[in-house]
Formats: sequence, structure tokens, C-alpha cells
Amino acid sequence: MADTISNTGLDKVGSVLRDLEKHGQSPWLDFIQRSFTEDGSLKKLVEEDGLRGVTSNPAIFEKAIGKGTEYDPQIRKLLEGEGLSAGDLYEHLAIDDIRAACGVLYPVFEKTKGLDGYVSLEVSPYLAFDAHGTITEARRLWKAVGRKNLMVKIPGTEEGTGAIREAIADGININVTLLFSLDAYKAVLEAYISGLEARAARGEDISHISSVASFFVSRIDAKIDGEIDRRVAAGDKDAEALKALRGKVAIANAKAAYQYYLDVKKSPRWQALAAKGANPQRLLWASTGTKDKAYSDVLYVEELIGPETVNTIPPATFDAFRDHGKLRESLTENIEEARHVLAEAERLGLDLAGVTAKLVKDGCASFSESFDTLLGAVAEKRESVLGKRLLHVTADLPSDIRDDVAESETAWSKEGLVRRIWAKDTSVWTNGAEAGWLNWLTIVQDRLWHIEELELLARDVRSRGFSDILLLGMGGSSLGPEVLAETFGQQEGWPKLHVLDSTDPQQVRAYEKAVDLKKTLFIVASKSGGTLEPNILFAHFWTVAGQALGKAPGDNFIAITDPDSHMQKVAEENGFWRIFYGDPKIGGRFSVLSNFGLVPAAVSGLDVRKFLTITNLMVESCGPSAPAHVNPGVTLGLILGHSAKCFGRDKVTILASKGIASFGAWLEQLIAESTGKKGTGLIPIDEEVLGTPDVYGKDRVFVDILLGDDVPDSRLGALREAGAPVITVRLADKNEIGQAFFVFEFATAVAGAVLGIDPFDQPDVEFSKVETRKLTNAYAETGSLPAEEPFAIDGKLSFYADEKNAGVLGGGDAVSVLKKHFSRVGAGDYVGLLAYIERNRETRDWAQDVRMELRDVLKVATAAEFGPRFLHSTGQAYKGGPDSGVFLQVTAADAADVPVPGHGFSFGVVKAAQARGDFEVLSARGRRALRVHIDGPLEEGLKTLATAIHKAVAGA
Ligand SMILES: O=P(O)(O)OC[C@H]1O[C@](O)(CO)[C@@H](O)[C@@H]1O
Ligand SMILES: O=C[C@H](O)[C@H](O)COP(=O)(O)O
Repeated sequence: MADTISNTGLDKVGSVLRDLEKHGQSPWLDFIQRSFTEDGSLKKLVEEDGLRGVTSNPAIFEKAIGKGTEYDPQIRKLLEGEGLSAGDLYEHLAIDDIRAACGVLYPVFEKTKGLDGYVSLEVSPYLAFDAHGTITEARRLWKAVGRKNLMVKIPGTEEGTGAIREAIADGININVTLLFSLDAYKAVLEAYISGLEARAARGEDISHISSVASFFVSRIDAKIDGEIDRRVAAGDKDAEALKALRGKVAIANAKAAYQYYLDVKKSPRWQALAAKGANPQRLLWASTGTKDKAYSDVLYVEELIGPETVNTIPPATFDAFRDHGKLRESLTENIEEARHVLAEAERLGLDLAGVTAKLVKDGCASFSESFDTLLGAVAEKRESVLGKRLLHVTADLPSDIRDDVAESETAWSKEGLVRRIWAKDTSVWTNGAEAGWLNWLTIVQDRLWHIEELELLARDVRSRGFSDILLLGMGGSSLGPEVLAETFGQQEGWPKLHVLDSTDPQQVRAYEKAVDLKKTLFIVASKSGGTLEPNILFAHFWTVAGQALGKAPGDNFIAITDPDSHMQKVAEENGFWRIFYGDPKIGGRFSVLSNFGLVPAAVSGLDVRKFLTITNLMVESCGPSAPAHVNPGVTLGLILGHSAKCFGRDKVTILASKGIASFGAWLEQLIAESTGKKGTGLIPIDEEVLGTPDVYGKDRVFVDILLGDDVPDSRLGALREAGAPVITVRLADKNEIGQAFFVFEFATAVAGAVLGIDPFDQPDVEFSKVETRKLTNAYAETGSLPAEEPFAIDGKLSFYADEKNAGVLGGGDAVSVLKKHFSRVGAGDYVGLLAYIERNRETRDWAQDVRMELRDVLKVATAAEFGPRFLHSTGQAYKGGPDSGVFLQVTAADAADVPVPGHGFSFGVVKAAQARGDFEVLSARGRRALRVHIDGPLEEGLKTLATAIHKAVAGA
């Protein structure tokens, strides 16, 4: 079938199409395309064939916009300014086309006094079963197109029917689409009439409202004929009677609908409306292209000609009818025969009601599919036009994972899961409390609307001449700011941002020394406001800043916290300079694009408006109108989720370019705390140096986050060849880091859906907090932590474990205990080194050396973490995730302690209690956990421990 009208025959005098008018039927065209309107072809049809209207649908727009390059210049232009989504772009293009066609048809509209000259634009097919969504969209489109000769197309589903009534009462012209059954048509006509009545009752004019009921024809025959053929082939006893119905049922059904129309028109109820100027809702024959080549190619035009009707004819049929169509008033012919056909169909069990009901469903689904394809094509064009303004996610996957992910993308599209995420539909996850944690989806736009607050703050901070900013917070309140501080560095003329997320006394002192206390702006960041660390860090720095300044330092303190939190009270009571609020519907690890990341960004001199504007491009890329297969957040999430769930590849190994190296620490929390629960989840592995394929098991997926033109580590090639999945996330420059935050947030939500968990809670973190609280309370009461007994001692190293672990590890020297511990590591496990010591360059190097040796010898994934920082990050997964972790906790005697003002304990005590609380929960969860405590100087103890580990695993 031709996609466009050929102009052959246009020169013929007296087009037969024009003569349809003599029978009271208006020919409309079931087709729209920009070039066709622009080059005058549409106008020619109006002038020479008497064309009186145009209809479009998602499948038609898919062909027009989704294919070829005709619309590319406009897409490029539209994307020059603000960041539009695929859905926004489609709507701009479609509305322009509809308006242009409305312009061509307007003379017809005027000449026929509003009877004809309409152009139809369909509401999103995704809304077919959503009454509220449909009416909202119908109103929006009516306004956006702004043409009197527009008809908004609404499906005649049950939900659509309610919207139709409202739209008519509003005075919007409606083309009801996807009508197959007489019953649905009756309901729609009732909606039209009652809509008019409602409007008339309000004393409003009803004479300008126009509506058509699009009754689909050929699709019915295609279905019924298929069933007939199937039964005949199966040797049905009624084969002959069935064959006699082939190609007849759809037309008979249409004729029955027309009879109903005539009856209603005669009714007193209609007459009353007619007296007020109401126009009848004409029947429009849709789906009139012949689908079965055995039939005449003009069957569904020739057989449905009658007064007060419309036939919207597809291009090829239009040409064919012009060429050899015959005119006669066929619609009112042989009504009895039509009734007989319908009765026969019923007698023979062809189930017209069932077929038409299914056709509605299938019709909605297939328009949704076309819309997906269309939006997908637009999204791809958008991505290519935006080019380096967007980060790019690509993946190199082994075929089994690739196929699985592709299948899942199709399922995600079919089930509308992207839109359901945006609609906060909890059934995407566990039907739990997820809806209360989804405002991160819209926070970028929200913050852009309030950007002046942040810009004002930035100006004020700059004018006050601070030298440093010290942010005190944990997890989601610190890791995002830390990425910003490390990625962008100190901005010229702005204070330097430091982030402190530790209770280690040495570390606290080190930060205190690193800043000029008199010229430092302190940010206390805690969403809940109740987290222990920011509260005690506040107590300490409030005291030392006060001492340095010689007065209460409230003017140098800012709080970022959720409304009504304990921290808000603290800030108010102490006269903080400013308080900024978080959104309580965003969890900590999803909060970096809220004030928790933006306030530190603004005060350290980053251009937050630019940052958010760039980030918003990615929000749109992952938006509700970006179908699964072109949605980078979905692709990323599905790969991560499926690799773990179906292929045992649950160690997400993060590699990052030097310029954005700290991103991994933020990503670790997001992935681990979100997915690591109920015995499942993804285990992030950050900062491992790449090795050769032989040091890896089959439990890895690699995520390579590259900046600019950085080339991937050459060793990745060998891993890829060895069958490891490799995802590349490429940022054109650092300013796209906000896009990286968002795309991983979206991906994590998707991976959570794949894993069947609630990605927004953190059930196991709470337990170690409880254990810690018990211990600090005990200390405050008794002046010491409860005594504990090592099960083995070797010089300055003492070993602790629960009874079960101690039983397995036995006594002996350090090497033998460690040997037994690491001998429990098997394929698919990971080793977690959990160090409750100061985190500085030297200790990080130490931990890195030890973990790399363990990785290379044991050939398993390794994590090197510092407490209590990781407690608010990967700690959740270590306790609640898969039982594949083998942990070595490292604690040490503090060289010097720092008291916590106003509390009966010190930082050293808190850190010790946190380590013990953490260890108790690991043990209670049955994990393979060993604690080694270092007495004496730390550096020496770490060396001894590293040597013991080396010996323990040598030759393993
Ligand atoms: O911002 P808050 O409430 O102090 O919490 C800090 C961190 O602690 C956690 O609740 C885990 O303990 C994280 O989810 C969060 O990011
Ligand atoms: O309004 C027009 C309908 O969307 C169209 O006629 C459907 O035709 P089809 O059945 O050929 O897709």
C-alpha cells in the first residue's frame, strides 16, 4: 500500500471522490505528513478531489516523523534552547503539522459552516484507560493547537467515554476513535448527547461543537475472517455457512450502527438539542483500507456510502477509489441482509462481542506500540542532536545478557513501566512505601524553579570572604558534596569545600587543623537531623569555632535538613545563619540534586543554574516519554539488575577516569544501600585496579565511567573478550556529573524493580545504629564499654569473633587465624576490609595494597572501606545483601582522643561502639566476620597486619 497519495488522476475532471458529496458523505484523508502539506499536495486534494478533512493517529505519525529525516531541522532548532524531552519534541512537531493542515482545510470549514474541514489529533494512546489523564490531555491539546477546526481524538474505551462527555461539555470537538462494537458506539453517542445537554443546561452555545464517531471496519473482517479460515481448515461442520460470512461482518456491523444513528436522530431527546443548534455526531468509517487482497481495494468505501457520514480513507485506497471507485448509496441498502449476517455470526459462535472487545484492547496496545516506536525514533534523534551535551551509556554484553536485557526492554515498554515509575506506581517494586520516596525524579526541575535562593546564598557567602567550608554529614549528606568538591576543586575567589564524615578522633583533629576556624563556614547536613555523627561533629566544631571567634559562632553555621527535624531545632536554638531544607520525599542517597548537593555546590562557587540545566537534559532522557529501549536509565538498570539476578554477576565493578574518581564512592552508597537487602542485591566494588581476566570470577559486571576523550583501560578489552559485561558511561566533561548522578539514580530504581525489592529503604542500617546506641549509652553510664574477650592474640594484634566464627577459626597466631578466615572465601564471594581508622592518604594506600593482594591471590572481588563512613553506605548490603561477604574488620587504639562536648563520651568511644555495633550485626546475620584490633602505634600495626595477611594467603 502506498504511503503517500500519488497525484496521478488529479487532472481527471470530476473526481469520483468529489461526487461522494452528492450522497452526503465527506471524504477525509487518513494520513498526514509535513512535506505533503508543505508542497501543496494536500491543498490539491481539497481543490480537486473535494477532500474535506484529515485524520491522524499514532501509527500515522510514526510513519511521518519516526522515519526519514524530514523533521530533523526542526528537531535541531527546538533543541537549541531548553532541554526538551522526546515527548515534548513529538508534540511540537505534531502540533505544527496539525496546525498547517488545519490551515489548508480552513476554507472547507468556513464553506461548510463547520460541518467539515477538520483535522484530528489523538491524545496519547498511553491514556486509553485513564479517564482523568485523557480529559486533561484533551484540554491541553485543544489549547495548544488553538484551531477551531481541530478535532481531538479520544478512544471509545469505558474510561475514554467519560472523558468524551466532559470534553464535549467543555466545547471541544471530539473524534471518538477505536469504536468496534455497537454497544461501545451507543455509549459514546450517549456521552456526546449528555455532554451537549450539560453544556446547554449551563446556557452555553452548543451549535459550534462538532463530533464524529470513528467506527472501525476492516480490522473486524481481518479478525473474523481469520477465525472463519481457521475453523474451515479444521473441518468445521458449519464450514459452508461460515464461508458465506467472509468479508461481510464488518460492513453489516457498520450498517447496524448507522441504523442506530438514524433512530437516535429521530428521538425527542435529540430533537430538543437540535432545536438549540446541536450538530449530530456523524459516523465516520475508519480502518477502510482493504487488508485482505482477495477483496476489492475499494470495498470499504463503496459499501459504506450514505448521508451524513464521513469516510477517512488511507492514501492507497484514496488513489484506488479515484481510479475505479463506483458510487451508490450503499449504506442503507440490504439492511435485512446485514441483520441476517450478524445473526448468523452469532448463531455460528463467531463471538462478535468478544472479537470487538479484543480489537479495542489490541488497538490501544498497537497504537501504544507505534507511539513507543515513534518516541523512540525521536529520542534517538534527540540524543544524536544533543551529542556531547549528554552523557552516553553504551554496553558491550555477552549475547545471553544482551538478549535477556532486550527482552526485558520490550516487556518494560509493553507494561509502560517507565511511565509507571514517573506516575509513582508502587507496583513497579513491592507495592510498599516506594511512592513516598520518589521526589528525586522531579527535584531538578523543582530546584531550577527556586534557583534564586541558591544564587542569593552564593553571593552572600562570597561577600563574607570565607576561606573554607566544612561540611559535617554522613552518607547521602556527604558523599555527593564530596564528589563535587573533588571533581571541581576550589573555585578561584571562593572558599574551599571540605567534607568530614568520620568519628575518628585523628581525622576530626586533622580537619580542624586544615581550616581557618575563624573564616570557615560550617554546614551541618543531616536529612533526618538525628544521625549521631553530624550531631556530635556539630557539638565539637561549634565549640572550637566559638573558641576561635570568641563568641557564639551561629553566623558561621548553616544547616541542611528536612523540615521539623531535630537539626532544625538545633539550628534555630543556636541562631544558625541559614537553614536549608531537604525534601522529605527523597531519601539520603537520592538527595544529591536537592539542597543536600546544591547548597554545598552554590557556596563553593559552582554555577548551580548551569549545573541543573545540564542535568535536566538527562532527566528528560530518562523521562516518561523515553521508551525503555532508548532510555539510558532503564538500559543501565536492566543490565545491572539482570546481570545480578539471572547471571550471578552481582559485583558492580566501578572504574572511573581520574578527573571523576570520587564518583564511585557516591555510587557505592546508591547501589549498595538501595539494592542490598533481603539476601539479594548488587555489591559495588570501587577503586580496584584492573587486572588480567584470570583474577576475576564470573560474578563481575564492569562500569567504566569515562571523562572527555579518556580511553578505556586497555585491560578491559581482554575482559570483554573473556565474556565480561562492560558498560561505558561517557561524560563529555565534568559539568555532566549531575547527569551521571541522575542516570544512576534512575538505573538503581530500575534494578530494584528487577530484583523485586524496595530500593528506597535501608532496613539493616538501623540495626547497627541501635547496637551502637546501646554501647554509647552504656559508656555514658559506666564510663567504659562492656568488656570483650579476644579468641586469639598475636603480639599487638588481637582477634575477636562471635562464637560460631571463633569456633571455625580456632586460636593460634595471626597468620593461622587469617589463613583459616580467608580459606572460607569461595568463588562468587567478596572480601570486605572494614577499617575503623583515620582515612588519609597513607591508610587508604595501605588498604588498597592489602585488598589488591587479596583480589589477586583469592581471585574474588574486594572492598576497602573506612568506618563509620561505610556504615551509611555499603554497610547495608554487607548485612542485608547476599551472604557472599567475608569480612575483616580492623580497629585500633586511638593515639589521642577528642571529647564530645555536652556528651558523656568521646569520639574514640563512639567510633569503637560503632565498630562493635557493626560487628555484632554482621555476626547476628551469620556473616563470616573477623575483627582484628591493633594495639600500639597504628602505622606499625598496619604493617604487621599486612605481613600476616600476605603470609596467610600466600600460596592460596
Ligand atoms: O542525612 P542523615 O539523615 O543524617 O543520614 C545520613 C545517612 O544515613 C543513612 O540513613 C544510613 O545510615 C543514609 O541513608 C543516609 O544517607
Ligand atoms: O481514524 C482513523 C483510524 O485511526 C484509522 O482509520 C485506522 O486504520 P487501520 O485499521 O488501517 O489502522
